[in-house]
Amino acid sequence: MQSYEQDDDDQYNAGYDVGSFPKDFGYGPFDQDGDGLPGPLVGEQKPRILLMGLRRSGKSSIQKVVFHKMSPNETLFLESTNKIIKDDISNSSFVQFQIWDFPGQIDFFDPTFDSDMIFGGCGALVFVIDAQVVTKFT
Ligand SMILES: Nc1nc2c(ncn2[C@@H]2O[C@H](COP(=O)(O)OP(=O)(O)OP(=O)(O)O)[C@@H](O)[C@H]2O)c(=O)[nH]1
Repeated sequence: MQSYEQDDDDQYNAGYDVGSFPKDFGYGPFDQDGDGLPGPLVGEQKPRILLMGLRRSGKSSIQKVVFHKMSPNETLFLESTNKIIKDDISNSSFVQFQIWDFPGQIDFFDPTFDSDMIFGGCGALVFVIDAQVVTKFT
């Protein structure tokens, strides 16, 4: 069985600035990339749930398993998120919201971090912690 404790730093793209928050992380206005599906809430802001946490803490895994029926074993092969992934959940006309899956290495104190944009329309924030990696929080 593959170990979850390996150092994943080498999986990031060369030239990637850890701690920076460039605009191409993708935190522009709603549905700027047309990822929203047509529905009753078109033209309105859908409730937004933010998935945040340290690198490799399991944010994308949670999203894939809970909302896309991915097998937990398959999450072993998920690559690190390097920009905000916006996912429209439209299970019915009544259950519609967006999940924003953040890269784990965001520097919230970076001057380019647009907190108004990120948190302004936030309905809930889920901060994911890998309970097996306690040393990162000490
Ligand atoms: N031990 C353990 N490993 C998990 C769990 N959930 C996910 N993983 C593994 O942890 C690794 C990282 O998972 P991701 O979901 O990509 O983590 P992430 O927080 O989205 O990572 P970044 O995109 O780098 O911020 C994957 O290999 C997963 O298989 C869990 O509950 N326990």
